[in-house]
Formats: sequence, structure tokens, C-alpha cells
Amino acid sequence: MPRVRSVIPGRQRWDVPDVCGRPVVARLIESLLSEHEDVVEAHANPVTGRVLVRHDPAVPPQRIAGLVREAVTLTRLYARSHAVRTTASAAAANRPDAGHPGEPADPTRPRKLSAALVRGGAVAVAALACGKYCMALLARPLVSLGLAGAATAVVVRKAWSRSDRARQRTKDGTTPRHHPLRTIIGRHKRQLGMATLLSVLAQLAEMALYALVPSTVLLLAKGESATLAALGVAGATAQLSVLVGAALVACLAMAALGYGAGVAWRKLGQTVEDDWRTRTYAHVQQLAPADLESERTSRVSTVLAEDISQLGNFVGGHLHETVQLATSLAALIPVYLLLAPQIAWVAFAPVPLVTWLSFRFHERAVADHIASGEHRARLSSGMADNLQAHTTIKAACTEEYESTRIAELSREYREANVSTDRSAAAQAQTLRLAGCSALVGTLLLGGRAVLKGELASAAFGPLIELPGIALVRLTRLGGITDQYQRTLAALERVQYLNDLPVESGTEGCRLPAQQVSGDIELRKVTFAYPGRPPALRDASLTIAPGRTTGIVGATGSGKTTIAKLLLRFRHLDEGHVLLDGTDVRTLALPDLRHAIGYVSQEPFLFDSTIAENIRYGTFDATDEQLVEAARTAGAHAFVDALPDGYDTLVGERGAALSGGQKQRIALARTILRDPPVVVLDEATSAVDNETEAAIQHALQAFGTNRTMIVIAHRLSTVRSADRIYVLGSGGLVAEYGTHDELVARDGTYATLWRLQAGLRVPA
Ligand SMILES: Nc1ncnc2c1ncn2[C@@H]1O[C@H](COP(=O)(O)OP(=O)(O)OP(=O)(O)O)[C@@H](O)[C@H]1O
Repeated sequence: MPRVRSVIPGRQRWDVPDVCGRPVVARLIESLLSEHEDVVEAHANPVTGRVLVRHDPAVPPQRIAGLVREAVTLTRLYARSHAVRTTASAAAANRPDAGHPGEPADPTRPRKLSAALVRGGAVAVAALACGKYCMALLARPLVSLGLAGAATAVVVRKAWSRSDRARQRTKDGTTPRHHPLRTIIGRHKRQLGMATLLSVLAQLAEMALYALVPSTVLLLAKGESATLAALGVAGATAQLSVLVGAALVACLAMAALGYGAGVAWRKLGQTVEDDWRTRTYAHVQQLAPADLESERTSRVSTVLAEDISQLGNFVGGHLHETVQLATSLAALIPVYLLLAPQIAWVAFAPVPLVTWLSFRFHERAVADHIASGEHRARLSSGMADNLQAHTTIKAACTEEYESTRIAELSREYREANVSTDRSAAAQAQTLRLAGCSALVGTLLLGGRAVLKGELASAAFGPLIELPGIALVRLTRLGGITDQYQRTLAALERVQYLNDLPVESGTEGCRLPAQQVSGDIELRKVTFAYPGRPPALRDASLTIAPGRTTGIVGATGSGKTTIAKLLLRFRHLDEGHVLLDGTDVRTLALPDLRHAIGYVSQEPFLFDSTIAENIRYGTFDATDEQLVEAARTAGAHAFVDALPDGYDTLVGERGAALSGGQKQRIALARTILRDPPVVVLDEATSAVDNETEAAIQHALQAFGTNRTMIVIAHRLSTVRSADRIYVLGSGGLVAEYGTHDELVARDGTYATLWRLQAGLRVPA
């Protein structure tokens, strides 16, 4: 049965065992899901058996789950009615191009096969019947080139529609206004023009060189070149010098222009990548925290790193190849038509075949690479886990077990690679063979034409090797098309991220931090995280300006959520959150966030020095101010004791510091900012009681005339607060008062206090 792995708004991942090892089932499920208008993209991986469905986030997840189950059921029904393979046919299924045993046959396969047979038969019959007439027709250059062109177009079109899973769509499902390439290149059209020009010239220089070498050999054989003599260069020696000189110039031009083109394309690729990355990153910075939270961090960073690199790599590498291919074909066809029209057909006959083979082999190579990529991913994650879990491994004495496990993964990866490499080598040589057949055919027919005197050897000689250049480039067509498809898919993901709405509200009412008194009120607030029951239900409380207010309560009672709503990290569903009597939704967002300093339970430290971390957000603070803030946060003593003091590097996410030290650095950062309202959300939960008492003592002066909201589980943290709220479930205020009042009331707080103080709790 299909099993859901993860559900987040707009995306679901499923484990569908039916897909595992069955590409046709995977394709069927993808197309069944993609038919639904709510589904933006469906991808079924026959290697891992996973199905990824991207959908309109407004559609309830249950509906998408229903669609996935329905697609799996339909596929099974289809499999039962169409693909009961007999043992005999299973033997045939072992062919590399056959599907997985037991998987439903491609529904269109019998029809396709018979249509192909009919078409092939018809062509053969026609060829036999027409015989000489057909050959005469083919010998007409425009007819043969037209046929080769049409056949190539059919092959390309078929391959395109087969692999076109990443059709570009805009968010509302309409066709984009610009061609995707134009969207990718953006405003760098001049750079594109220059790179294209250099590519075209480099390609022409290369072709000239390939034409000059046989011309020189011909001159040596014949003793004179009639063409050069007609141009006024008399004598074999002079003619040889001219040809060799021209070859040298072509050689230099090819190298110089090739260098220029390579640099220009790479530069363009880098520029495009840099442009998209800077723009997208700036956009991501502006996203609302709720939107960013709903997108997985790993997904966003994959888009920012890999997808944007794909755009740059395609422009810098594959677009260059495409221009070279187009130039070689565009230059070759007129040259042949002009100089040797009678052999043009044989020179270009392999074009559709090579194109077809290129696509066909590429599809197989992709499947091979997916399989070996899967093994590589398993090996890498196994090794990463292993390295991270070294303490656990040592403690459990499982070193040998782990070594064997990694060796097994490595062996599987090696075997997958060996078979991939073998088929890659076979494919490369088959393509080469197909390409070479053009050379042999050209030699045979061209040679006969020369012998019969129908074709001048001076015209035939330079042409022999030229189709080879185009055919070699053609072998890359499958790869280029695949890269283009991948680039479109990457562009779609990048654009999706860029289409996420930025945080609104920069234009609201102004409230400069100096004018904030810090009067805060939650009025009948109801808020639920997407797909969850309300975290706050009709919650109301007031926080007096310039005072310290403690908020305590059971885990999950909504304490942090109150802070998030105050900072507008989330938008409430009902009610009001007021700062100085103004609804925070109407305040200018920068003003609101400048007015409130927030220290979370798990503070984030950047991979830089302690001083830089404390200064983060108050970059112009003096050293004295920095040390003073660290003192107030109880951080100075331990920082001072470090060999590098404030210049100590804290490591990735502050890995080189203890939890309590990190918290004190984060506290110092907020203290240095000096905001009129401070929210400490379990900000000292990781420090020992003694240090916390010292921090509280230091914070007393800092908290004077400042609104301090202290969220804590440890009641000693809020003991000295002017008012303490005790939250029940859904953020409802169970009781409030000062510490002494609450203890005297003998309610929830008093019970908790006795528990934490180690006093006996009445039964
Ligand atoms: N990003 C989120 N998505 C979905 N639900 C969430 C999210 N963050 C919190 N919740 C849920 O909202 C409720 C309130 O969470 P909140 O973090 O405000 O509680 P808390 O009182 O601060 O808890 P703790 O004392 O454990 O820190 C919890 O049930 C929690 O599971």
C-alpha cells in the first residue's frame, strides 16, 4: 500500500512500492497525477519507489492523498488487465530496454510497434517498387536533405515530448510570456551576442582548417591547384605556402576564438548564476517567516545552490555546444549543396540515425546514473551518519559492524558504476560507428563520382571530413536536450521561490523605537498553525510598560507563540496584539522589530568571532559597549578567560561553545541593541542556577524602565517579575500575580514552585 512519508503545505512525499523498479508504472502514476489541475508536478522515482507531488498549497492535503491512492489503484487495475506476462515473455523482458518483470507493459507499446512495422514495410515496399527512381530522387540534394531534415525533426520532437516532464508553467497555469531562455539570460543579451559571435567564428575556423588539410594533400598529389591558379597563385610551391599559411591562420583563429568563446560563455554562465542567486537570495530574505518555515530549509538551499548552478551551467556549457552544432550544420549544408550536391544525401543520411541514437542512449544513461546516484547517496549519507555518530559508535563498540556496513555500501556503489561505465563506453562507440558510416559512404559515392568525372576532386577533397564534425556534435544532442529539460525544471523551482510573497507591512504606521513605551496587550487572540488545533484560543493578557512580566505554563501552552505573534512572525486568525495601543499588523514592520529584542531558547550564532556575534545588528557599537553588554549577560568572565577572548571563533552554529555560553552571547547581542521591549524566551534555560542568579542581578539595571517579557519553565527565572502569568492549554490565563501572591493563592504556580524547590507537595 502507498505510505505517506511527509506532508507540508504544497508538497507530499509517498512511498509507493508498486513504483519500485517499474519505470512504466512510475510514468503512468506521474501522468495520472499530473492530469489533475490541483497537481503542479508529480515525480515518481522507479529506483527509490518514492513519489513526490507538488500541488497548490490551498488544496487540502487529504484531497492530494486521495489522488495518490486513486492513481495507484488505477495503475494496479491497469496492470491486471494488460500486463499478465507469461514466462516466455518474461525472457524477452530481460532485454535491457524491456520493463521490469511483472510491470504493466507500456499501454501504447503494441500499437506503436505495429505502426512502426507498417511504416517500415511501406517504405521498404515503396523503395523496392520504385528502385532506381527512388535513388534518382534521393540523389536530388534538396529532396535528400529535406528527408534527412524531416526525419531528424520527427526524432527530436518525439524525444522531446517523451522527456518533457518539466514543461514550464507559470503559477496560474498560463504559458509564460517569454521564452525560458530569455527569462534565464535576462538582461545579459549583449554578453550572449558576443559569446555567440565568438562561437560561430571559432566553429567556422575549425571547419576551414578541416577543409584546408585535404586540399593541401590534393595539391601535393596533383602538383597544382586549379582553384588557386584561377585566383592568381601560380606554381606548386607558392600554392603550398598559401594553403599552409591559411591552415596556420585557421589554426590560430580556431584557438584564439575558441578560447574567447569558452571564456565568454563561462563568464555569461557565471553572471547569470550570480544574478539569479543574488536576486533569489535577496527575495528569500524578504519572505515571511511562516512561508519560509513551510518550505524545507534543505529544499530552499538546494534551489539556491544546485538549481541556480544548473541555470549557469546550462548557459555556460550546453548553450555553447548548441551554437557550435547549429553553426556546423548551417555552414555545412550550403557548402555541400554548392560544391557536391550529388553526394549531399549520403553525407547527411546518418543525421537522423545519430540523433535518434543520441536520445535513446541518453535516456538509458540517465536511468543508469539515477541508479548509481542512488547508491552514491546511500554511501555518502551512511558515511556522514557514521562520522557524526562516532561517539555513539565508540560507546556501543560497533566499529567493526559500521566498517562492514560501509564496505557493503561501497561495493554496491562500485558494481553500479561498473555497469554504468560499461554501457556508457558501448554507447559512445556505437555512436562513433554510426558517425563513421557517413565518412565511408561519402568516400564511396564521392570517390565514384570523381572517377566518373561527375565531381571535381578539388571540390570533393575538402568536404570529406566536414560531416564528421557535425556528427560528433550531434551525438551530444540527447545530453543537451536533457540538460535543457533539467534547466527548465530548475528554472521553475527558482521562479516558484521568487514567486513566494514577500513580507508585507514595511509601509505601516511609524513607531520609532525611542517613542515606544512598551505597553503590550493580547486581546481575544486566536491562532492556529496550519493543519493544527489552535495554539492560542481567545487568549487575553496585558503587559505593563517598563515592567518585567513572566510567562510560565505547561510545555506547548503557547508561550513562544505569543512572542511570534508580537513580532509578527505569524499572523493571528482573530483578535488583536497591541503595542502602545496600536495593532501590530498596522505598524511598519522594521519599526516593530527594532522596538522588540527577542532572545530565543536555541539562539543562532554565526560562524565568526564572539565579538562579531555580539555586534550582529549593532555593527557600530564600540568595544566598551560590547564588553558592557557581555558583562550584563554574564558572558564577560568566560569570554575573557578564553585564550583569544572576544576574537575566539565560535564554529558552525556556535559548536565551539556550550549551550549556556551560546545563550549568554545571544543575550549580550540583544542587550547591546538596547530595544525598549525585550522578550527572553527561555533565554537562560541552559545556564546553571548560580550564573542565572548573577545574570538576573545584572539584568535588573538593564530592565529598569524597559518592558521585559520573560518566558520560562524554571520559576526562579521569573520570581522577581512584577507580574507572572500562568498559562493553561490554548494560552488561557490560569492565574496571574506576583510570585508571593501566586504562592499564597496555592494554585498551579504554587504547586510547581514547591516541586521545583524540592518541597513536599501535599497529596
Ligand atoms: N511551526 C509550528 N507548526 C505547527 N505547530 C506548531 C509550530 N510551532 C509550535 N506549534 C504547536 O503550537 C503549540 C504551542 O507551541 P509553543 O511553542 O508556543 O509552546 P510553548 O508553550 O512555548 O512550549 P515550550 O514550553 O515547550 O517551549 C504546540 O502544540 C506546538 O506543537
